Amino acid sequence: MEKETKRELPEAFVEKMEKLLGSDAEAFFKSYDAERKFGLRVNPLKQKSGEMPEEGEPLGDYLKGLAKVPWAEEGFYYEADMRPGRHPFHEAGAYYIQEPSAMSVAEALSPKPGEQILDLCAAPGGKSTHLAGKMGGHGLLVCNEIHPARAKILSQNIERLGVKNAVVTNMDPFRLAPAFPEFFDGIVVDAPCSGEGMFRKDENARNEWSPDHVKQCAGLQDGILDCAAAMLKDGGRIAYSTCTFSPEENEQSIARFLERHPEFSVVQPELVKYFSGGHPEWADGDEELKKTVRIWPHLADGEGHFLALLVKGERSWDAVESTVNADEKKNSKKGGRKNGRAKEDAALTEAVAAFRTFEKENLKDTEHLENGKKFLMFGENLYLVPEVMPDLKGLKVLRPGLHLGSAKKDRFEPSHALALALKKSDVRQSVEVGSEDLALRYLRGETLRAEDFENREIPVKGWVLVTTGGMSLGFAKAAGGMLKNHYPKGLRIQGG
Ligand SMILES: C[S@@+](CC[C@H](N)C(=O)[O-])C[C@H]1O[C@@H](n2cnc3c(N)ncnc32)[C@H](O)[C@@H]1O
Repeated sequence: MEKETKRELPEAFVEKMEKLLGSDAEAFFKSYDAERKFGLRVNPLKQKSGEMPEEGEPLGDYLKGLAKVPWAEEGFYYEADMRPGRHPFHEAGAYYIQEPSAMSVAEALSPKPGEQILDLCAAPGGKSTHLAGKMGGHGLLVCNEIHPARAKILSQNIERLGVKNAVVTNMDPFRLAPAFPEFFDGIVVDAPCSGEGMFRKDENARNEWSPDHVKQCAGLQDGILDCAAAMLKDGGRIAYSTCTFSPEENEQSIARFLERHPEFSVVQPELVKYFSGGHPEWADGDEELKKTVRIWPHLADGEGHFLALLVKGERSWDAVESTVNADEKKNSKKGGRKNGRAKEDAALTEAVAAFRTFEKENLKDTEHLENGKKFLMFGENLYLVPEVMPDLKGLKVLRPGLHLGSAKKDRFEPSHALALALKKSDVRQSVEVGSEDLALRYLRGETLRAEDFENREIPVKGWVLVTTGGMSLGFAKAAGGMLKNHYPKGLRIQGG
Protein backbone atom coordinates (compact mmCIF):
# COMPACT_ATOMS: atom_id res chain seq x y z
CA MET A 1 0.00 0.00 0.00
CA GLU A 2 2.76 2.37 0.99
CA LYS A 3 4.58 1.61 -2.28
CA GLU A 4 1.41 2.45 -4.23
CA THR A 5 1.25 5.86 -2.57
CA LYS A 6 4.87 6.63 -3.32
CA ARG A 7 4.39 5.64 -6.95
CA GLU A 8 1.66 8.30 -7.28
CA LEU A 9 3.98 11.01 -5.92
CA PRO A 10 6.67 12.80 -7.96
CA GLU A 11 9.85 10.74 -7.73
CA ALA A 12 12.12 13.68 -6.94
CA PHE A 13 9.74 14.67 -4.13
CA VAL A 14 9.84 11.18 -2.61
CA GLU A 15 13.65 11.11 -2.72
CA LYS A 16 13.89 14.57 -1.18
CA MET A 17 11.49 13.77 1.67
CA GLU A 18 13.24 10.46 2.40
CA LYS A 19 16.51 12.34 2.75
CA LEU A 20 14.99 15.05 4.96
CA LEU A 21 12.92 12.83 7.21
CA GLY A 22 15.11 9.76 7.55
CA SER A 23 13.38 7.24 9.82
CA ASP A 24 10.21 9.39 9.96
CA ALA A 25 9.74 9.10 6.19
CA GLU A 26 7.81 5.83 6.45
CA ALA A 27 5.15 7.31 8.76
CA PHE A 28 5.05 10.43 6.58
CA PHE A 29 4.32 8.49 3.37
CA LYS A 30 1.84 6.25 5.18
CA SER A 31 -0.23 9.33 6.04
CA TYR A 32 -1.04 9.59 2.32
CA ASP A 33 -3.17 6.46 2.67
CA ALA A 34 -5.16 7.94 5.57
CA GLU A 35 -8.50 9.70 5.06
CA ARG A 36 -8.38 13.43 4.51
CA LYS A 37 -9.53 15.56 7.45
CA PHE A 38 -12.35 17.99 6.70
CA GLY A 39 -12.82 21.15 8.75
CA LEU A 40 -15.21 24.03 9.18
CA ARG A 41 -14.86 27.17 11.24
CA VAL A 42 -17.90 28.72 12.90
CA ASN A 43 -18.26 32.43 12.09
CA PRO A 44 -18.54 34.39 15.35
CA LEU A 45 -19.87 37.42 13.40
CA LYS A 46 -23.06 35.47 12.78
CA GLN A 47 -23.59 34.30 16.35
CA LYS A 48 -25.63 36.15 18.94
CA SER A 49 -22.85 38.13 20.53
CA GLY A 50 -19.86 36.36 19.18
CA GLU A 51 -20.19 33.26 21.38
CA MET A 52 -20.44 29.73 19.99
CA PRO A 53 -23.88 28.35 19.13
CA GLU A 54 -25.25 26.02 21.77
CA GLU A 55 -27.29 22.86 21.60
CA GLY A 56 -30.94 23.77 21.29
CA GLU A 57 -30.03 26.48 18.78
CA PRO A 58 -30.39 25.37 15.14
CA LEU A 59 -26.69 25.74 14.28
CA GLY A 60 -25.64 24.20 17.60
CA ASP A 61 -27.85 21.19 16.88
CA TYR A 62 -26.50 20.88 13.35
CA LEU A 63 -22.90 20.81 14.61
CA LYS A 64 -23.68 18.58 17.60
CA GLY A 65 -21.14 15.83 18.16
CA LEU A 66 -18.44 17.29 15.91
CA ALA A 67 -14.92 17.08 17.33
CA LYS A 68 -13.07 20.35 17.99
CA VAL A 69 -9.93 21.32 16.13
CA PRO A 70 -7.66 21.74 19.18
CA TRP A 71 -5.71 24.76 17.88
CA ALA A 72 -8.61 26.83 16.53
CA GLU A 73 -11.18 28.42 18.81
CA GLU A 74 -14.06 27.95 16.37
CA GLY A 75 -12.79 24.99 14.33
CA PHE A 76 -14.50 21.59 13.99
CA TYR A 77 -13.81 18.37 12.10
CA TYR A 78 -16.64 16.93 10.03
CA GLU A 79 -17.14 13.74 8.03
CA ALA A 80 -17.24 14.04 4.23
CA ASP A 81 -20.87 12.84 3.99
CA MET A 82 -22.13 15.76 6.13
CA ARG A 83 -21.66 18.14 3.15
CA PRO A 84 -21.98 21.40 5.12
CA GLY A 85 -21.29 23.38 1.92
CA ARG A 86 -24.74 22.39 0.68
CA HIS A 87 -26.68 23.42 3.76
CA PRO A 88 -28.44 26.84 3.79
CA PHE A 89 -26.35 27.70 6.88
CA HIS A 90 -23.39 27.92 4.50
CA GLU A 91 -25.13 30.62 2.43
CA ALA A 92 -25.99 32.42 5.67
CA GLY A 93 -22.24 32.61 6.42
CA ALA A 94 -22.66 30.56 9.59
CA TYR A 95 -19.30 28.88 8.93
CA TYR A 96 -16.40 28.74 6.51
CA ILE A 97 -15.16 25.40 5.22
CA GLN A 98 -11.44 25.36 5.88
CA GLU A 99 -8.71 22.75 6.03
CA PRO A 100 -7.90 22.34 9.78
CA SER A 101 -4.13 23.09 9.57
CA ALA A 102 -4.93 26.34 7.72
CA MET A 103 -6.82 27.51 10.83
CA SER A 104 -3.50 27.89 12.67
CA VAL A 105 -2.46 31.03 10.77
CA ALA A 106 -5.03 33.59 11.96
CA GLU A 107 -4.84 32.01 15.43
CA ALA A 108 -1.09 32.74 15.44
CA LEU A 109 -1.47 36.33 14.19
CA SER A 110 -4.26 36.84 16.74
CA PRO A 111 -5.63 40.19 15.51
CA LYS A 112 -7.49 42.37 17.99
CA PRO A 113 -10.56 44.56 17.39
CA GLY A 114 -9.41 48.04 16.35
CA GLU A 115 -6.16 46.96 14.70
CA GLN A 116 -5.11 47.55 11.09
CA ILE A 117 -4.60 44.15 9.52
CA LEU A 118 -3.63 43.04 5.99
CA ASP A 119 -4.14 39.65 4.38
CA LEU A 120 -1.78 39.99 1.42
CA CYS A 121 -2.50 36.78 -0.57
CA ALA A 122 -6.06 36.38 0.52
CA ALA A 123 -8.25 34.45 -1.97
CA PRO A 124 -10.52 32.62 -1.52
CA GLY A 125 -10.69 34.11 1.96
CA GLY A 126 -10.11 31.38 4.56
CA LYS A 127 -7.62 33.39 6.59
CA SER A 128 -9.37 36.73 5.90
CA THR A 129 -12.72 35.54 7.25
CA HIS A 130 -10.96 34.01 10.26
CA LEU A 131 -9.16 37.32 10.95
CA ALA A 132 -12.45 39.19 10.50
CA GLY A 133 -14.16 36.99 13.09
CA LYS A 134 -11.47 37.83 15.61
CA MET A 135 -11.71 41.58 14.87
CA GLY A 136 -15.47 41.61 15.48
CA GLY A 137 -16.12 44.38 12.91
CA HIS A 138 -13.70 46.87 14.52
CA GLY A 139 -10.56 48.25 12.93
CA LEU A 140 -9.51 47.82 9.32
CA LEU A 141 -8.99 44.55 7.47
CA VAL A 142 -7.49 44.86 3.98
CA CYS A 143 -7.90 41.63 2.00
CA ASN A 144 -5.78 41.61 -1.13
CA GLU A 145 -5.56 39.12 -4.00
CA ILE A 146 -3.46 39.44 -7.15
CA HIS A 147 -5.66 37.38 -9.51
CA PRO A 148 -8.85 39.19 -10.60
CA ALA A 149 -11.12 36.12 -10.75
CA ARG A 150 -9.92 34.88 -7.36
CA ALA A 151 -10.32 38.39 -5.90
CA LYS A 152 -13.98 38.28 -6.92
CA ILE A 153 -14.51 35.01 -5.03
CA LEU A 154 -12.71 36.51 -2.05
CA SER A 155 -15.07 39.50 -2.15
CA GLN A 156 -18.11 37.19 -2.25
CA ASN A 157 -16.86 35.25 0.77
CA ILE A 158 -16.28 38.48 2.70
CA GLU A 159 -19.88 39.38 1.92
CA ARG A 160 -21.28 35.93 2.77
CA LEU A 161 -19.64 35.94 6.20
CA GLY A 162 -21.12 39.38 7.02
CA VAL A 163 -17.75 41.13 7.43
CA LYS A 164 -18.25 44.85 8.09
CA ASN A 165 -14.73 46.27 8.26
CA ALA A 166 -13.01 44.81 5.19
CA VAL A 167 -11.60 46.48 2.10
CA VAL A 168 -11.01 44.04 -0.78
CA THR A 169 -8.27 44.96 -3.24
CA ASN A 170 -6.95 43.28 -6.38
CA MET A 171 -3.29 44.30 -6.46
CA ASP A 172 0.17 42.94 -7.02
CA PRO A 173 1.87 43.27 -3.59
CA PHE A 174 4.59 45.41 -5.21
CA ARG A 175 1.95 47.95 -6.27
CA LEU A 176 0.06 47.76 -3.01
CA ALA A 177 3.10 48.39 -0.79
CA PRO A 178 3.64 52.10 -1.71
CA ALA A 179 0.04 52.88 -0.67
CA PHE A 180 0.53 51.58 2.88
CA PRO A 181 4.02 52.50 4.16
CA GLU A 182 4.48 51.15 7.72
CA PHE A 183 0.71 51.13 8.11
CA PHE A 184 -0.37 47.72 9.42
CA ASP A 185 -0.22 46.21 12.90
CA GLY A 186 -0.38 42.68 11.52
CA ILE A 187 0.00 41.03 8.12
CA VAL A 188 -0.76 37.50 6.95
CA VAL A 189 1.41 36.29 4.07
CA ASP A 190 -0.18 33.00 3.08
CA ALA A 191 2.20 32.68 0.20
CA PRO A 192 1.74 31.03 -3.19
CA CYS A 193 3.81 27.85 -2.87
CA SER A 194 4.53 24.48 -4.45
CA GLY A 195 1.64 22.97 -2.47
CA GLU A 196 3.32 19.72 -1.38
CA GLY A 197 1.11 19.67 1.71
CA MET A 198 -1.94 19.46 -0.58
CA PHE A 199 -0.84 16.34 -2.49
CA ARG A 200 -3.31 14.23 -0.45
CA LYS A 201 -6.15 16.65 -1.15
CA ASP A 202 -5.45 17.94 -4.62
CA GLU A 203 -4.21 15.97 -7.62
CA ASN A 204 -3.34 19.18 -9.52
CA ALA A 205 -0.80 20.14 -6.87
CA ARG A 206 0.91 16.77 -7.53
CA ASN A 207 0.92 17.23 -11.29
CA GLU A 208 2.23 20.80 -11.18
CA TRP A 209 5.11 19.99 -8.84
CA SER A 210 8.74 20.09 -9.98
CA PRO A 211 12.04 21.09 -8.34
CA ASP A 212 12.04 24.18 -10.59
CA HIS A 213 8.57 25.16 -9.41
CA VAL A 214 9.83 25.00 -5.82
CA LYS A 215 12.66 27.41 -6.74
CA GLN A 216 10.29 29.77 -8.54
CA CYS A 217 7.94 29.86 -5.57
CA ALA A 218 10.82 30.59 -3.19
CA GLY A 219 11.78 33.61 -5.31
CA LEU A 220 8.19 34.83 -5.37
CA GLN A 221 7.91 34.48 -1.59
CA ASP A 222 11.03 36.64 -1.02
CA GLY A 223 9.47 39.52 -2.97
CA ILE A 224 6.08 39.20 -1.27
CA LEU A 225 7.67 39.10 2.20
CA ASP A 226 9.69 42.25 1.41
CA CYS A 227 6.46 44.04 0.47
CA ALA A 228 4.89 42.92 3.75
CA ALA A 229 7.92 44.18 5.71
CA ALA A 230 7.54 47.61 4.09
CA MET A 231 3.85 47.82 5.00
CA LEU A 232 4.34 46.82 8.65
CA LYS A 233 4.59 49.26 11.56
CA ASP A 234 7.44 49.00 13.97
CA GLY A 235 6.35 46.46 16.58
CA GLY A 236 3.95 44.82 14.13
CA ARG A 237 3.92 41.12 13.27
CA ILE A 238 3.76 38.99 10.14
CA ALA A 239 2.33 35.46 10.03
CA TYR A 240 4.03 33.76 7.07
CA SER A 241 2.59 30.43 5.99
CA THR A 242 2.80 27.87 3.21
CA CYS A 243 1.18 24.53 2.57
CA THR A 244 4.38 22.91 1.42
CA PHE A 245 7.22 20.92 2.98
CA SER A 246 10.20 22.16 0.98
CA PRO A 247 12.79 23.91 3.20
CA GLU A 248 13.52 26.33 0.32
CA GLU A 249 10.04 27.85 0.79
CA ASN A 250 9.97 27.54 4.58
CA GLU A 251 12.98 27.69 6.92
CA GLN A 252 15.16 28.96 4.05
CA SER A 253 12.59 31.63 3.08
CA ILE A 254 12.68 32.88 6.67
CA ALA A 255 16.48 32.66 6.87
CA ARG A 256 16.79 34.72 3.68
CA PHE A 257 14.22 37.21 5.03
CA LEU A 258 16.08 37.64 8.35
CA GLU A 259 19.29 38.23 6.42
CA ARG A 260 17.65 41.03 4.41
CA HIS A 261 15.68 42.37 7.40
CA PRO A 262 17.73 42.11 10.58
CA GLU A 263 15.13 44.32 12.32
CA PHE A 264 12.83 41.26 12.44
CA SER A 265 12.90 38.36 14.85
CA VAL A 266 11.03 35.05 15.01
CA VAL A 267 8.49 34.50 17.76
CA GLN A 268 7.25 31.07 18.73
CA PRO A 269 3.45 31.03 18.70
CA GLU A 270 1.80 29.30 21.61
CA LEU A 271 0.02 26.84 19.34
CA VAL A 272 3.35 25.16 18.52
CA LYS A 273 2.42 22.81 21.39
CA TYR A 274 0.09 21.01 18.95
CA PHE A 275 2.75 20.73 16.25
CA SER A 276 6.53 20.53 15.74
CA GLY A 277 9.28 23.15 15.57
CA GLY A 278 11.16 24.22 12.45
CA HIS A 279 14.48 22.76 11.31
CA PRO A 280 17.44 25.19 11.38
CA GLU A 281 19.63 22.45 9.88
CA TRP A 282 17.49 22.58 6.72
CA ALA A 283 18.50 26.24 6.30
CA ASP A 284 21.51 28.23 7.55
CA GLY A 285 21.58 26.64 11.01
CA ASP A 286 20.20 29.77 12.77
CA GLU A 287 18.66 28.45 16.01
CA GLU A 288 15.91 31.12 15.77
CA LEU A 289 14.34 28.97 13.07
CA LYS A 290 13.43 26.40 15.71
CA LYS A 291 10.67 28.85 16.67
CA THR A 292 8.94 28.37 13.32
CA VAL A 293 6.17 25.77 13.14
CA ARG A 294 5.91 22.58 11.10
CA ILE A 295 2.56 20.79 10.77
CA TRP A 296 3.17 17.22 9.64
CA PRO A 297 0.26 15.13 8.34
CA HIS A 298 1.58 12.02 10.15
CA LEU A 299 1.73 13.87 13.49
CA ALA A 300 -1.35 16.13 13.46
CA ASP A 301 -4.95 15.82 12.23
CA GLY A 302 -4.51 18.13 9.26
CA GLU A 303 -2.58 18.61 6.04
CA GLY A 304 1.06 19.73 5.84
CA HIS A 305 1.76 23.37 6.67
CA PHE A 306 4.54 25.72 7.71
CA LEU A 307 4.10 28.83 9.82
CA ALA A 308 6.45 31.56 11.03
CA LEU A 309 5.53 34.49 13.23
CA LEU A 310 7.87 37.45 12.67
CA VAL A 311 8.02 40.63 14.74
CA LYS A 312 9.45 43.90 13.47
CA GLY A 313 11.62 46.07 15.67
CA GLU A 314 13.51 45.93 18.87
CA ARG A 315 10.58 45.43 21.16
CA SER A 316 9.80 42.13 22.78
CA TRP A 317 6.60 40.24 22.04
CA ASP A 318 5.22 41.23 25.48
CA ALA A 319 5.65 44.90 24.58
CA VAL A 320 3.84 44.32 21.29
CA GLU A 321 0.94 42.65 23.08
CA SER A 322 0.56 45.44 25.61
CA THR A 323 0.54 48.08 22.85
CA VAL A 324 -2.17 46.15 21.05
CA ASN A 325 -4.27 46.04 24.22
CA ALA A 326 -3.80 49.78 24.88
CA ASP A 327 -4.77 50.61 21.28
CA GLU A 328 -7.81 48.42 21.64
CA LYS A 329 -8.98 50.42 24.67
CA LYS A 330 -8.36 53.69 22.85
CA ASN A 331 -10.33 52.53 19.84
CA SER A 332 -13.25 51.23 21.86
CA LYS A 333 -13.53 54.65 23.53
CA LYS A 334 -13.54 56.32 20.13
CA GLY A 335 -16.69 54.39 19.15
CA GLY A 336 -20.00 56.16 19.09
CA ARG A 337 -22.25 57.18 16.33
CA LYS A 338 -21.18 60.02 14.07
CA ASN A 339 -24.12 61.42 12.25
CA GLY A 340 -23.94 64.04 9.51
CA ARG A 341 -20.58 62.98 8.07
CA ALA A 342 -18.57 65.95 6.88
CA LYS A 343 -18.48 65.07 3.19
CA GLU A 344 -19.60 67.88 0.93
CA ASP A 345 -20.29 65.73 -2.06
CA ALA A 346 -23.96 66.18 -3.01
CA ALA A 347 -24.39 62.62 -4.19
CA LEU A 348 -23.09 61.36 -0.90
CA THR A 349 -25.40 63.63 1.09
CA GLU A 350 -28.35 62.45 -0.97
CA ALA A 351 -27.45 58.80 -0.62
CA VAL A 352 -26.92 59.11 3.12
CA ALA A 353 -30.30 60.82 3.45
CA ALA A 354 -31.94 57.99 1.49
CA PHE A 355 -30.19 55.44 3.73
CA ARG A 356 -31.37 57.32 6.84
CA THR A 357 -34.96 57.07 5.60
CA PHE A 358 -34.50 53.35 4.89
CA GLU A 359 -32.91 52.96 8.31
CA LYS A 360 -35.77 54.72 10.08
CA GLU A 361 -38.37 52.58 8.37
CA ASN A 362 -36.63 49.21 8.50
CA LEU A 363 -33.86 49.04 11.06
CA LYS A 364 -33.89 49.26 14.83
CA ASP A 365 -30.30 49.83 15.78
CA THR A 366 -27.31 50.20 13.52
CA GLU A 367 -24.87 51.23 16.20
CA HIS A 368 -22.75 48.13 15.59
CA LEU A 369 -22.66 48.86 11.86
CA GLU A 370 -21.64 52.49 12.11
CA ASN A 371 -19.47 52.43 15.17
CA GLY A 372 -16.44 54.57 14.22
CA LYS A 373 -17.06 54.26 10.49
CA LYS A 374 -17.81 56.87 7.82
CA PHE A 375 -19.91 56.93 4.66
CA LEU A 376 -18.33 56.75 1.21
CA MET A 377 -19.80 56.84 -2.29
CA PHE A 378 -18.14 54.44 -4.71
CA GLY A 379 -19.78 54.71 -8.11
CA GLU A 380 -23.51 54.69 -7.39
CA ASN A 381 -23.12 52.72 -4.21
CA LEU A 382 -23.03 53.78 -0.62
CA TYR A 383 -20.50 52.12 1.69
CA LEU A 384 -19.56 52.32 5.33
CA VAL A 385 -15.80 52.39 5.57
CA PRO A 386 -13.46 52.05 8.52
CA GLU A 387 -12.45 55.42 9.92
CA VAL A 388 -8.74 54.69 9.60
CA MET A 389 -9.07 54.05 5.89
CA PRO A 390 -6.15 55.44 3.88
CA ASP A 391 -6.48 57.00 0.44
CA LEU A 392 -7.40 54.26 -2.03
CA LYS A 393 -6.69 56.37 -5.12
CA GLY A 394 -4.87 54.37 -7.78
CA LEU A 395 -5.74 51.01 -6.21
CA LYS A 396 -8.00 48.42 -7.79
CA VAL A 397 -10.67 48.12 -5.13
CA LEU A 398 -13.48 45.58 -5.31
CA ARG A 399 -15.08 46.46 -2.00
CA PRO A 400 -14.09 49.58 -0.02
CA GLY A 401 -16.02 48.56 3.09
CA LEU A 402 -19.53 47.42 3.93
CA HIS A 403 -21.82 47.92 0.94
CA LEU A 404 -25.04 49.43 2.29
CA GLY A 405 -26.88 49.74 -1.01
CA SER A 406 -27.65 52.31 -3.67
CA ALA A 407 -29.86 55.38 -3.69
CA LYS A 408 -32.37 55.22 -6.54
CA LYS A 409 -34.51 58.23 -7.47
CA ASP A 410 -37.04 58.01 -4.67
CA ARG A 411 -35.83 55.13 -2.57
CA PHE A 412 -32.87 53.29 -1.11
CA GLU A 413 -32.17 49.78 -2.40
CA PRO A 414 -30.35 47.85 0.35
CA SER A 415 -27.54 45.51 -0.69
CA HIS A 416 -27.17 41.80 -0.09
CA ALA A 417 -23.99 42.58 1.91
CA LEU A 418 -26.09 44.69 4.29
CA ALA A 419 -28.56 41.84 4.77
CA LEU A 420 -25.74 39.47 5.65
CA ALA A 421 -24.18 41.93 8.09
CA LEU A 422 -27.49 42.45 9.95
CA LYS A 423 -28.78 40.40 12.83
CA LYS A 424 -32.43 39.57 13.33
CA SER A 425 -32.48 41.93 16.32
CA ASP A 426 -31.35 44.84 14.08
CA VAL A 427 -34.44 44.88 11.86
CA ARG A 428 -38.11 45.68 12.29
CA GLN A 429 -39.33 42.83 10.10
CA SER A 430 -37.97 39.33 9.59
CA VAL A 431 -39.20 35.87 8.62
CA GLU A 432 -37.53 32.60 9.52
CA VAL A 433 -37.26 30.03 6.73
CA GLY A 434 -36.93 27.33 9.36
CA SER A 435 -36.99 24.14 7.34
CA GLU A 436 -34.09 23.32 5.04
CA ASP A 437 -36.60 22.90 2.22
CA LEU A 438 -38.05 26.42 2.62
CA ALA A 439 -34.58 27.93 2.95
CA LEU A 440 -33.54 26.23 -0.30
CA ARG A 441 -36.66 27.58 -2.02
CA TYR A 442 -35.64 31.09 -0.95
CA LEU A 443 -32.06 30.45 -2.18
CA ARG A 444 -33.47 29.36 -5.56
CA GLY A 445 -35.15 32.75 -5.90
CA GLU A 446 -38.77 31.65 -5.35
CA THR A 447 -41.44 34.06 -4.19
CA LEU A 448 -42.71 33.00 -0.74
CA ARG A 449 -46.27 33.32 0.56
CA ALA A 450 -47.95 33.24 3.98
CA GLU A 451 -49.00 29.60 3.51
CA ASP A 452 -45.30 28.61 3.27
CA PHE A 453 -44.84 29.49 6.94
CA GLU A 454 -46.02 27.48 9.92
CA ASN A 455 -47.86 30.43 11.52
CA ARG A 456 -49.23 31.43 8.08
CA GLU A 457 -48.15 35.01 8.64
CA ILE A 458 -45.85 37.34 6.75
CA PRO A 459 -45.31 41.10 7.03
CA VAL A 460 -47.69 43.16 4.91
CA LYS A 461 -45.30 45.73 3.46
CA GLY A 462 -41.66 46.75 3.36
CA TRP A 463 -38.22 45.17 3.57
CA VAL A 464 -38.02 41.84 5.38
CA LEU A 465 -34.84 40.11 6.55
CA VAL A 466 -35.01 36.41 5.71
CA THR A 467 -33.28 34.29 8.35
CA THR A 468 -32.40 30.63 8.77
CA GLY A 469 -31.56 29.35 12.23
CA GLY A 470 -31.84 33.01 13.28
CA MET A 471 -29.02 34.04 10.90
CA SER A 472 -29.64 36.38 7.96
CA LEU A 473 -29.75 34.88 4.46
CA GLY A 474 -30.89 37.91 2.44
CA PHE A 475 -33.72 40.36 1.88
CA ALA A 476 -37.25 39.98 0.59
CA LYS A 477 -39.82 42.69 -0.01
CA ALA A 478 -43.35 42.24 1.27
CA ALA A 479 -46.21 43.44 -0.93
CA GLY A 480 -49.60 42.09 -2.05
CA GLY A 481 -49.53 39.10 0.32
CA MET A 482 -46.17 37.88 -1.03
CA LEU A 483 -42.50 38.08 -0.27
CA LYS A 484 -40.70 39.15 -3.41
CA ASN A 485 -37.32 37.44 -3.46
CA HIS A 486 -34.25 39.73 -3.36
CA TYR A 487 -31.64 36.97 -3.11
CA PRO A 488 -29.07 38.05 -5.75
CA LYS A 489 -29.66 36.37 -9.11
CA GLY A 490 -25.98 35.49 -9.52
CA LEU A 491 -25.96 33.55 -6.25
CA ARG A 492 -29.22 31.63 -6.70
CA ILE A 493 -29.07 27.85 -6.42
CA GLN A 494 -30.01 26.07 -9.61
CA GLY A 495 -32.16 22.97 -9.80
CA GLY A 496 -33.61 20.75 -7.05
C1 LIG B 1 -2.19 29.84 -0.50
S1 LIG B 1 -3.17 30.80 -1.52
C2 LIG B 1 -4.03 31.84 -0.41
C3 LIG B 1 -5.14 31.19 0.36
C4 LIG B 1 -5.88 32.14 1.23
N1 LIG B 1 -4.99 32.87 2.11
C5 LIG B 1 -6.95 31.47 2.05
O1 LIG B 1 -6.73 31.19 3.22
O2 LIG B 1 -8.05 31.25 1.54
C6 LIG B 1 -2.02 31.90 -2.22
C7 LIG B 1 -2.59 33.05 -3.01
O3 LIG B 1 -1.51 33.81 -3.55
C8 LIG B 1 -1.90 34.31 -4.81
N2 LIG B 1 -0.69 34.64 -5.61
C9 LIG B 1 -0.19 34.01 -6.68
N3 LIG B 1 0.87 34.66 -7.16
C10 LIG B 1 1.05 35.74 -6.38
C11 LIG B 1 1.98 36.81 -6.38
N4 LIG B 1 2.94 36.89 -7.27
N5 LIG B 1 1.84 37.76 -5.44
C12 LIG B 1 0.85 37.68 -4.53
N6 LIG B 1 -0.04 36.69 -4.48
C13 LIG B 1 0.05 35.73 -5.39
C14 LIG B 1 -2.71 33.18 -5.41
O4 LIG B 1 -3.58 33.66 -6.39
C15 LIG B 1 -3.44 32.62 -4.19
O5 LIG B 1 -4.74 33.16 -4.09
